[in-house]
Amino acid sequence: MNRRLSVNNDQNRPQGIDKTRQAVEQLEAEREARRRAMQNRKKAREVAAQKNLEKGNPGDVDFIGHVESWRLTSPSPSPHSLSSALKICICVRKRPISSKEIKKKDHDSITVTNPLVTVHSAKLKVDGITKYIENNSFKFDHSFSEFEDTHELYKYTTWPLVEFILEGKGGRATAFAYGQTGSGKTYTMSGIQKMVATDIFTKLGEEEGRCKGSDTVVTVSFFELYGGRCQDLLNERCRLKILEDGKGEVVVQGLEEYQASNPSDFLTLVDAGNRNRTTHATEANDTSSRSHAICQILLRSSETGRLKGKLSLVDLAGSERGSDTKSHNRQRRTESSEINKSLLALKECIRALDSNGTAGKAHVPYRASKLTLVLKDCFTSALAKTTMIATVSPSSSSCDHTLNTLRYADRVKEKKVGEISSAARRELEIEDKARKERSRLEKREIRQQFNQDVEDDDLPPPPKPKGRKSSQSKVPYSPPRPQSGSLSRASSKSPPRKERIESKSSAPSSSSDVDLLHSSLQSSGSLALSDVALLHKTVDRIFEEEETLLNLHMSTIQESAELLTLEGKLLQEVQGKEDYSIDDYAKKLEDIIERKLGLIERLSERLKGFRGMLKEEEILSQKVGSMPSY
Ligand SMILES: Nc1ncnc2c1ncn2[C@@H]1O[C@H](COP(=O)(O)OP(=O)(O)OP(=O)(O)O)[C@@H](O)[C@H]1O
Repeated sequence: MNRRLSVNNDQNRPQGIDKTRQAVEQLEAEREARRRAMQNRKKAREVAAQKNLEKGNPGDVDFIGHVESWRLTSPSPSPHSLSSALKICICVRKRPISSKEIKKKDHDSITVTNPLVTVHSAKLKVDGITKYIENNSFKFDHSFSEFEDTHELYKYTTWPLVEFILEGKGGRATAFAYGQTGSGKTYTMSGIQKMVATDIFTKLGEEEGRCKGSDTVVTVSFFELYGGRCQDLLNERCRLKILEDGKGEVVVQGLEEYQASNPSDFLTLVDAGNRNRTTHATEANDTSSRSHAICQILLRSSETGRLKGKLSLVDLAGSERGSDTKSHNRQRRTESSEINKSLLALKECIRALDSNGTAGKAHVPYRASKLTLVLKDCFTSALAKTTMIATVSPSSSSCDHTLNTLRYADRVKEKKVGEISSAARRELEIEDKARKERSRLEKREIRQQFNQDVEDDDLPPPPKPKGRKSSQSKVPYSPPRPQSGSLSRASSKSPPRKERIESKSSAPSSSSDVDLLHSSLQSSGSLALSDVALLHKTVDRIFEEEETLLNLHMSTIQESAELLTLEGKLLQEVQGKEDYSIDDYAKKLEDIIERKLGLIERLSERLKGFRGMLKEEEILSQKVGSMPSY
């Protein structure tokens, strides 16, 4: 039996060896093929990287490859068409990639195929090695690529607004530039300002030719909202007050209007205003604008001063996410909080404007921020048109910001043309649900904000209308008073250089309030949107209180100086006389010391309260920090 078995084994062995050898050879061949394929891929990557480098694009070759393959199958852009009938026009502009971004090996991750904009976010699979891109597409009224110049953008987005105000029916037109810091808002707005200058005067010139003299006067005002302050950019950054008159008209008290008789006058004014803006260097931009700049072009009847049309060009402050502000100092944080609050309010006001006329009159929460308050007539006028230009950076490292910008712009319009996710429909549904929830929470926050603003509004009771009051719209136009050159002021009313602002806010919170707040935040543990509203409110109070504290400090110094003089005189009197009343001297000195102590006490109380508010802001911003605020 054993023998037979061994004979059988002997017969089988050569066959088994062959099979194994064949299998080994097969494996080796496959491995070799894989090795060759890998080498080919490596070579191809090197060639692609070299080509990218020659094109000035040193970014990640795999991601760039994915984006390029996606672009091969993307639809071609549709030609732009003039849409003068649009009440609200939302568009996106992509700027070219900058040399700074190229140096950082960023790659272009945005594709614009009008009217679509697609963001290609670079991702890694769970294995941590395999690279892929996630594509999110959005549709707008227009989208402009890096190859389209400002003229092209102007023609389809702002020219309809210029035409609208030139009709002379009192139309209010507004163009906003919105976007992440460094994405091209100021670049776009300054280009638009130049084109507006030329077109308005050309059109008025034509009218003049036709009608033998145009009765329209062009005036310009330019102001900024920075933090809680409103400042005239054409009048030495003079502080301005925003007031609401008896008729519910919002007036920027003290704002100067200057007449421009030709494009050159106009641009001189606008350039001066742009130079006076508040800027700071940020990661993304060496001269980041931290204020909302509002350049208003008013067409008035030269005879009656009636407002025939108003165009507001608004260069919004750079938007940043809450998380970016974490590492910032308090000033940057409070700036960002104010910016977020106003952008949130702006979105709601434009949405309300959009829904007016379609679903009845919607409530316009224009009092939720100073930005929306000063632009009230743009949201509430029956004759209003708005354009929003969302600017985006193409760099891959800005993808999250870009998505935020596009989502904001998408939500601004009530009847969205919409975001079309290329991912599964399920994702779309989830996104839609989240959007509705966000919108619900935002509306709630706006309501809360609005209610609080109404409760402790700092506006004085509406004044009784009596004759001329301010340089804004209801003022009859007064003939221009010649100034230097051909520019002249349209308003002769000069605001006081330094206005003492009386804060009507509640007394500054004590440190026990802060401790209470601290413990309640700690105990609640959860992040509520009301924290965001509370933070915004605290920041508002800080702005107001800062002003009051500075004024108080100033008056304390003045009063102390007066007391010092009084003290000196008292000493002189005493030293100069041989026969003096020591009782009288002691009484007078006591009186001086008491007044000094009173001054110090008053200042130190105010300071204590102010520091309490700062602490409050710090606690709240830590709590809110990681949450996107709008
Ligand atoms: N379409 C464009 N074409 C060429 N360069 C552009 C374009 N848009 C922006 N830039 C350049 O990008 C840089 C940043 O632009 P800009 O200052 O306009 O950004 P911003 O959005 O206004 O930033 P911030 O909010 O910080 O003020 C500038 O150097 C500008 O010249």
